[in-house]
Amino acid sequence: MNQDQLKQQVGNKAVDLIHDQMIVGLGTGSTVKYLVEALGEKIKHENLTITGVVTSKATAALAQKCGISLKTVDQVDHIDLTIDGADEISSDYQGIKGGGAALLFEKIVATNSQKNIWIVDQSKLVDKLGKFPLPVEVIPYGSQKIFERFVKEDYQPTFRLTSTGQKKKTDSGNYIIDLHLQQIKHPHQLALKLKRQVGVVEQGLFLDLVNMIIVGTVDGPKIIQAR
Ligand SMILES: O=C(CO)[C@H](O)[C@H](O)COP(=O)(O)O
Repeated sequence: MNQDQLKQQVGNKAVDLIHDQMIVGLGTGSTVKYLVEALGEKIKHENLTITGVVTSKATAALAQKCGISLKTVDQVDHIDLTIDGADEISSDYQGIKGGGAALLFEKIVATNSQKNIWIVDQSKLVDKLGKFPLPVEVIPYGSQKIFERFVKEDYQPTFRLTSTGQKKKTDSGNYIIDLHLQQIKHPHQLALKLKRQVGVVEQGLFLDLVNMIIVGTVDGPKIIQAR
């Protein structure tokens, strides 16, 4: 099975957790794409009433195409569960997200959810976080100053670029600085330190958040109860 098939496997599996009348947070990325497509089919075949709360313009466009009704996080009084992908998950179930530049809305939706489920192929499971570059979303004004501070801290920063070499803009019009840290020894301390910088909007450490992880493996989906 290739990586894409494993992503499809967990996307299809996660749909079983969604029932009639639920309000569901929908993450962003190539794994969530399979979930959204499968959810659209389920809604049609079972005639369900489901409300989606999306985390990016890309997921909004796909969900609408699949016939899923959408509301914003501010238009709902609760979110039953949010299903999202992840870039790295450590052995103590902390995560890095934001590879798709949607970390800000993903974190807003996740922290307003009663339950959080991550769907990943097995390549995302690691011992310690940090091989995957840690995304930090910053407002454009003063971003070069933040970048220079990150250089001094030896965080090995790079601005995320588009295919045409421009600084990538998030859905909120911000930039992403990726930190090439290799290993994050104290994620909670780092998260606080990054968040304290003026101009940093959000950072990609998703700590103490996930309740269940569905991992795609050659033997079928494996469920991990994280907390
Ligand atoms: O955090 C994310 C987007 O900001 C994604 O969930 C993460 O990058 C995983 O994506 P994929 O399912 O494509 O591997």
